[in-house]
Amino acid sequence: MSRGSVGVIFGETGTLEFKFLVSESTPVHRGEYVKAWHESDGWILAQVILIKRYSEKYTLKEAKNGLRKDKSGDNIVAEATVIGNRDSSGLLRAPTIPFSPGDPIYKADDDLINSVLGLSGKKDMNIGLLEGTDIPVNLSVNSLVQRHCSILAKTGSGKSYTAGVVLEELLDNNVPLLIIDPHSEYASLKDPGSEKQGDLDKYNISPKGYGSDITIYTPANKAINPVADEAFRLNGNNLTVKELTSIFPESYTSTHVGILYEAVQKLRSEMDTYTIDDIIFEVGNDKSKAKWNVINLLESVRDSEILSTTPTPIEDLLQKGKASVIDLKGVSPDLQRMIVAEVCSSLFEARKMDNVPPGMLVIEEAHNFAPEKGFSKSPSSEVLRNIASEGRKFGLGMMVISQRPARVDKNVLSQCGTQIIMKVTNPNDLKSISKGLEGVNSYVEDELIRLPQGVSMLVSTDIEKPVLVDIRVRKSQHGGKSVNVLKGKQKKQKSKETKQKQSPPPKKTPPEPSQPSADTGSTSAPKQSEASEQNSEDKGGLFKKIFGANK
Ligand SMILES: Nc1ncnc2c1ncn2[C@@H]1O[C@H](COP(=O)(O)OP(=O)(O)OP(=O)(O)O)[C@@H](O)[C@H]1O
Repeated sequence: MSRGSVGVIFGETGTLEFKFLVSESTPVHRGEYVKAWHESDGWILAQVILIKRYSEKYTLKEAKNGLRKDKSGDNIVAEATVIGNRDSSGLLRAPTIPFSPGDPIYKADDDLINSVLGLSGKKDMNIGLLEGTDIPVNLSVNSLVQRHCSILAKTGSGKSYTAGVVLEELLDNNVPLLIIDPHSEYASLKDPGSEKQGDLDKYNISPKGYGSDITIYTPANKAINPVADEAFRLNGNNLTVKELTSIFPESYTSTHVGILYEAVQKLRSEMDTYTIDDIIFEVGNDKSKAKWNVINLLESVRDSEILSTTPTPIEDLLQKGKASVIDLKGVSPDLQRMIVAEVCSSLFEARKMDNVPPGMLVIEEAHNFAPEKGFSKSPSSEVLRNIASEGRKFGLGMMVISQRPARVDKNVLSQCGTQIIMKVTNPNDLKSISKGLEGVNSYVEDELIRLPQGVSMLVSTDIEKPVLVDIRVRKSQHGGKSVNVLKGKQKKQKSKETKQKQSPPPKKTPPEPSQPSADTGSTSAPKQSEASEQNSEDKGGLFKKIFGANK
């Protein structure tokens, strides 16, 4: 074998694939990039997609006779898929004449990988390193925002961690962000992260909190969501029947909708501006008994306080260099969908009128807000589909994040020019991902099942082929940490053991009514937040109906 080579091409070759015998002294790995000299096209980049090892001496007959003592002399054969090289005008080309058996194979150098795959260039955001190398993987902000982006993976594989990395890069590039956050995972962008120094050095970054650039809005209140900076309120004036019925869609029968429709029509003909109280009054004039159900539903909405005559201005939600997080913690699923539908419609209209700057809308748990037909319904489906298909023209990008790709509207997913995919094992999700992506073959599907935590597959219009990316660690704090289910138990067990060691066994007497609680050790009156939670509950359970049981 020639000096420095890792193998030699043999057997039948093509223009898009070849096999090579791997040199015993220099192992190559599955997924590794290699190069071959092509007689007419020069250096060509290829990737190892399969490696097999076999012995000519230790056959089935030998195996029947016992274990093998001498393990030398095995053949290691690799299969490589050809990626190509750049021609003089920078276009990617694959050879048109098959590779020559007998030619040597070398490990690919960083410059060749970089230029052929188009990874680093002068792009503005870095999301990590090409897996197994020190080559930075950079993306273009413009292309990511304009052509939308999806982050897909099974639960716990690192979706929100990776989304955080992308959001940090967008904030560093002053891109305005509006984040729909059903699980309170993004408030932590405010605080600097606590990753190990060695990991930070590896990616050449430092901890950073985005503090005052992040505003957390709650549609509930501070008692339910103490991390919130501001209340989020929708415009309560002149609501349509469609908007009203989208909050509890399952609870409205056609009779209810009829009653509501008549009331709203009457108000429209009489008043320029009407509120939910006017609608309740007008429904009250109806003669049928069914009106009481309608009134009950409308009162639930009114008492949730989500509607206001001084709603949150849409202009506040999308501002240069800032991120607004609508933290939906404690909000019932129906109301979440209604809020997302309203906010996204207003945002898209505001963007069309140039009332807000170009920016990015981030939708976590996208399968709930843009569901695929047949799985569920959401009043936000239509507007999200419109943003996916037309947002580019108006400078409104969308990032969709989901653990169930098969359940996300294909019309939305198929518009995403950048897809960051982590480990996926559900066969339906795998199928829907590979169906929707260009350049995805069985190698890619095999990889997706096996991806370790922290490694993503990046498929992007910016990059020639799907690549594996070792996603960089976070600059800011990650908010979606898994809960250690044994932690409390271990702590209690530990303190029990310490107590047992330190003090004599307690006498079995009933506790005094005023004893401090075991958890807080406090005898003081309930805190203000606890008091206001009690107030909320006093609202006859309606509050609970709107904001769910999560409070
Ligand atoms: N690139 C990474 N580097 C280091 N750690 C990571 C990386 N990606 C994920 N992790 C770790 O994996 C854990 C789970 O990640 P994350 O919370 O993002 O999962 P998820 O897919 O969003 O889960 P869920 O669907 O439950 O919200 C994180 O707590 C983090 O510690």
